[in-house]
Amino acid sequence: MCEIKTANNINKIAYLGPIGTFCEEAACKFTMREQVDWQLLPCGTIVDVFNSVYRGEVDLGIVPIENSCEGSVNQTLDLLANEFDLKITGEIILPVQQNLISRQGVELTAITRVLSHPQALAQCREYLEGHLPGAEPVEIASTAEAARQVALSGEVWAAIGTAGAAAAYGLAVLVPAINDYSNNETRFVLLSRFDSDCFWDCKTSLLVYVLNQPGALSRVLGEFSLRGINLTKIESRPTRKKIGEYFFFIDIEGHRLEPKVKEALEEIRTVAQAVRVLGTYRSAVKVETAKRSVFEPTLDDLRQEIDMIDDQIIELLGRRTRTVDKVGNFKKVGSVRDPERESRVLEKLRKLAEIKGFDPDVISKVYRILFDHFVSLQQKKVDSGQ
Ligand SMILES: C=C(O[C@@H]1C=C(C(=O)O)C=C[C@H]1O)C(=O)O
Repeated sequence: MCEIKTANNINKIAYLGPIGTFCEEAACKFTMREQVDWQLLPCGTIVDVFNSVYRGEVDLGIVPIENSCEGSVNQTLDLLANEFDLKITGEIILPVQQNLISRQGVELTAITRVLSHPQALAQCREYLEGHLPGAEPVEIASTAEAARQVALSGEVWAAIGTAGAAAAYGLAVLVPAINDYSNNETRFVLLSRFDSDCFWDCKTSLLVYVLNQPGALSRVLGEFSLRGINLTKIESRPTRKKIGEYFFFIDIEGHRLEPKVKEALEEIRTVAQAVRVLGTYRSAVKVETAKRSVFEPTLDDLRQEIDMIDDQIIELLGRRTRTVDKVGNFKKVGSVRDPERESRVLEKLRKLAEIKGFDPDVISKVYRILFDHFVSLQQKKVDSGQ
């Protein structure tokens, strides 16, 4: 299925540690489904994970990228966009249960501080306000590091984290599942220096930089919708260059080399300032094209695509009708037809047709019919004096 290229066959995976983080759970979930043995290496920070992959000290890194309740992990997005030219080669979605952990027997009312990763604190905000209003929330680099610090301190502190972290640092779970929303899930991504060889159930992550101009983002998105390519995520981050300028992280279903995706990317490159393919990898959630090679569409697939294109043509003709009708408001009796405008439009469309792979002579025939139709609509409007 998805082969992940490794350097010198040493299978090392760096994760956001220390021992007992959700990231470690995600790494275990990944290594369990692989045929080979992996050595798990905890790192102190997300940047350290990126660095060890980039330097080739490990084959893969695993970092959190988004949570179903709290949204994106901005640091991961910013490192991908600005600092490291790395590939995403896989994803893991993990149900996340946050637990209140401390020394056995500690009374909730006595707790003065609650330590955890900012995402974990945010996921339990309502619980903390309702049950531990007097305790000060303190942000720590990871949930497991928070548990470690609680264990080391002599204070009546608690941490929020995994049951594994509680066990690893000699603490107890005082209250299980304190996350405000029960369907709390975190998505982790695998980082590598190489692309994955995934051809089934694929999704592709992109980084698109468009200037702050009217319609720029809409043209980018339009290229996907035109081809029936489903977006599974879109998220923006500031470029750090100028207010109002953003990078867009866009995840789509499909392979980067699949003809319709390739074509969409080629078009987008003509509108966007920059486009980077962060990676094509196996989706953790079943994709519609499940188990079928995206490179061999069936007759049904192709006919579905034609149906969609026809729908879009009709949609656009409807819009053209409404716009021509508005132009009719500027027309006076006797001067509806504008042959000069028609020949300019036609000249432009013939050139465009050539570029887009359509016969310009057919365009001339079709547009002669359309112009006659639209002029007669305007004529009726002008004659009726509406
Ligand atoms: C819409 C207009 O009116 C008429 C219809 C045209 C069209 O369908 O594109 C073009 C020129 C006119 O003959 C216009 O003047 O722009």
